[in-house]
Amino acid sequence: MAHTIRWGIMATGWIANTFVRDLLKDPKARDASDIAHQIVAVASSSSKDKATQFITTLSIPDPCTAYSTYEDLVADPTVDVIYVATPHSHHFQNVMLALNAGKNVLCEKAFTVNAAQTKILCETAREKGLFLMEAVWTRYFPLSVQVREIIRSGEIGEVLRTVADTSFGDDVEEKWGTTHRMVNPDLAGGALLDLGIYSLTWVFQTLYHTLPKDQRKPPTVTSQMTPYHLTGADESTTILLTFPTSTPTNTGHPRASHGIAMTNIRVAADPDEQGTSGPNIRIQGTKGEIQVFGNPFRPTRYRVIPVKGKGQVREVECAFPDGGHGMFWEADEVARCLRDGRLESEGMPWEESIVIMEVMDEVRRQGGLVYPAKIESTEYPVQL
Ligand SMILES: NC(=O)C1=CN([C@@H]2O[C@H](COP(=O)(O)OP(=O)(O)OC[C@H]3O[C@@H](n4cnc5c(N)ncnc54)[C@H](OP(=O)(O)O)[C@@H]3O)[C@@H](O)[C@H]2O)C=CC1
Ligand SMILES: O=C1OC[C@@H](O)[C@H](O)[C@H]1O
Repeated sequence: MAHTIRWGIMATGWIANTFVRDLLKDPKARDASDIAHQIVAVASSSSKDKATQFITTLSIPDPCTAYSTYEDLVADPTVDVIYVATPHSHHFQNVMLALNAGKNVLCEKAFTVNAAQTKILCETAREKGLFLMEAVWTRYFPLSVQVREIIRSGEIGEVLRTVADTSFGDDVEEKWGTTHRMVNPDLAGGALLDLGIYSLTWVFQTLYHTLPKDQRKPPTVTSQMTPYHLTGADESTTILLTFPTSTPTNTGHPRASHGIAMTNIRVAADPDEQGTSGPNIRIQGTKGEIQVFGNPFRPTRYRVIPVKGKGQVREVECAFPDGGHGMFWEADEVARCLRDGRLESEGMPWEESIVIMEVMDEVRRQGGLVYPAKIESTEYPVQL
């Protein structure tokens, strides 16, 4: 018997639309017959009409209630879990609203504007016994799970370097202007929080998450940021992360692994989107390398290359069942966590979300990117 969870959708923008399309796909198409999803409520802070329109356009089955406020949504007793799909600037306030109403939460990336806010959210969820997860969907792709398994199996040896690039070659002025959330500091915009987080996801998945818990140590960080001349949010950020490893060396110096996380919205990592320029992610170990192709947030295939003479190169494609975008895998994880009474997901633990937010805080400090005090605030409630 499938365990069904009932979703409430907070906001009706681009990603809410994509997420709901995936929720509506039949889980059996992806061999998930143990869980099921129902969308029972949608709220738009713009108007009830916008929420109704969203329900109609996406053909969400009855019963599904449209609300004109997020407060009404979180008060709905039929909702098990809220999906927060607002801009980064609003996540802290929106998640606090939901947790205080006793709701479980899946919140879009970047989790919050800063690490202090993330810590408060995790502490609040723990105190209230509620489930909370940062929606880093890529971690739940079968491709990501397989790559982590390959690393843990030792097939590519000790992983000492990961290079990841999440970069779009946009005409920034033309495409994003000054007010879009991508570049607007009032909405915690900029390449780092929006896209750089995926490069960091690959660095952390491969150099941190794959280690036993007691060996996971936060990295030191050196970075450079280029501000977008029209708003001051970053259009380009490059980060060098140095993770201590437990491997002894004969020089007496501790060996370190390095992550290089890049993001840029003016030059593209993969200009023709065919992988002609090579993989966007390279995971380099002492016995071989894994190369990952496609956007780092939605990878499409990987290649394992053993060191010379030590085996065959193999290539694996990632299928997207039922024409889905790939967000259903993280939704399935939420359903299983709720079914099993877990407050956090093993794939994206609170502790790791906090460490990644701390890295982004440090990168912003080094780059001089300061957001308005109102959205950096750890006070709740604050009217944004
Ligand atoms: N996982 C992924 O692949 C992706 C994740 N994202 C993440 O999802 C979140 C939302 O992004 P996206 O959907 O692209 O953004 P959109 O601008 O398309 O939608 C955001 C929605 O948030 C609501 N909202 C509430 N307050 C504000 C405000 N002050 N300004 C603007 N919108 C507001 C609005 O919905 P309403 O009027 O209905 O209340 C709006 O439609 C971000 O955290 C982003 O990083 C985005 C794209 C892809
Ligand atoms: O999370 C994301 O992934 C896809 C991108 O297009 C989008 O800007 C970003 O928010």
